[in-house]
Parts: sequence; C-alpha cells; structure tokens
Amino acid sequence: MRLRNITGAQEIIQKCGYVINNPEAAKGHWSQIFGNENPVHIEVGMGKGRFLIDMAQTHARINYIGIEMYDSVLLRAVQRVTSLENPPGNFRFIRMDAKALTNVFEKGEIEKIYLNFSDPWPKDRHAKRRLTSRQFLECYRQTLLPKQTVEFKTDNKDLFLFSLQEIKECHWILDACTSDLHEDETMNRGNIMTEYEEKFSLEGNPIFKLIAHYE
Ligand SMILES: C[S@@+](CC[C@H](N)C(=O)[O-])C[C@H]1O[C@@H](n2cnc3c(N)ncnc32)[C@H](O)[C@@H]1O
Repeated sequence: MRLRNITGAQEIIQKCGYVINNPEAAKGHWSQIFGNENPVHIEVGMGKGRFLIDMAQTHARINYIGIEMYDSVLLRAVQRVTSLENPPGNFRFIRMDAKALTNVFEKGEIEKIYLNFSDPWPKDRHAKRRLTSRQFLECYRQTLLPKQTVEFKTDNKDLFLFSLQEIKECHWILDACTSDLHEDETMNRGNIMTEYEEKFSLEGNPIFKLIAHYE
C-alpha cells in the first residue's frame, strides 16, 4: 500500500508521541520506552494501524510496535490514534524499512512477529522484498526470542505457497497452517481482523494463515 504524498505528513508523524523517531537508540531498551517488562510483539507492514491498535486494546499486558515503511500510510495510523478518546499506552509506531530490523531490536527483544497481508511482489526478481523471504526470515530469527513465532495471514495463495517453501528451506518449524482461517475454529479463535482481511473476506476470498518458529 502506498498512498499519495501528503504535505506536512512527516511533521505530524514526528510530533506524535506514539511514534519513535530514532528507533536505533531504543535497541536493547524497549522496556524503558514502555516503562515495563511486558513482552514486545511487532507487526511488520502495519498499514493504517487498525490491527495493531485493536490488539493493544485487547491485550493490555503486551507491548505492540507497528512498523510501516511509508509516511503517507503511517499518517493514517497516527490520525486513527488521534481520533481515539482513550488510546491505550501499550503501543508505538516506527517508520522504517523492516530490512533494518536488527538495527532496532536486540536478539530476543521480540516475542512475536505478525505479518498481515504483506505485499505479494509477484515478479521473481522482487522475491527478496516479500516479507516472508529468506532475507526477512533471517532478520526475524535474529530478533525473536528463541522458539517464538511469526504469524502470517494473506489472501494470496502464491505468496502463501512461497512462504511455506521459504520456511522449510530456512529450517523453520511450521506450528500451524490453514487455507481457510475463518472456517477453522481453532486457528480463528481470538482472531483480530486487519483492514485488508476484512476487505478480502467480504469479497469472498479465503484467508490463509501459518504460524512458524525457528528451531
Ligand atoms: C498490503 S498492506 C497491509 C496492511 C495491513 N497489515 C493490513 O493487513 O491491513 C502492506 C503494508 O506493508 C508495508 N510494507 C511493505 N514492505 C515493508 C517493509 N519492508 N518494511 C515496512 N513496511 C513494509 C507497506 O507499505 C504496506 O503499508
């Protein structure tokens, strides 16, 4: 998702108390940013922030960090927070390309990584930009706590099959997998919908989901 450039977006983002403007300085110190030792869960490719904020409102004892590459998209998440009467304190946003994740998180600083409806990058030559490519899996391995999981949802079958293949080739363990999340009682329990998930499922598309960890 890339929205039209919006004048003043950068300034609004920088002034928002929920945005961490110099995330490299927080590496190894995320508990100080949140003021507690609660686990940190991140969403890579957060988009407009609906999932992240809903998760933060639902799970008060988890700290959430949403990572988004574009100012124009992050601005929408910031506007969503501003419109809330009582925003929770357990989330933050970062504007960055997730390929620099290891500059921002120490090994073991993240307990869970969510990837929701990641851009499919259908051309083979762009495969390494997919957020489930081996290059990104390596970033996740280097920042996750041992044996903790990546959870990935998509409506895109080709991207899902690619992801299963990458996981296998990189020696990750597949913990759970479904090709129709909303019909899978076990995997759908507690599911919080993302913006894209709602749109695609209303169009009648099944949602794929996998959960995996590095052994
Ligand atoms: C298709 S949208 C999905 C948004 C949201 N997760 C949802 O499910 O509604 C994918 C988002 O990932 C962001 N993105 C893609 N590659 C990224 C990267 N390397 N680092 C950070 N964000 C990225 C895009 O800018 C876009 O906003």
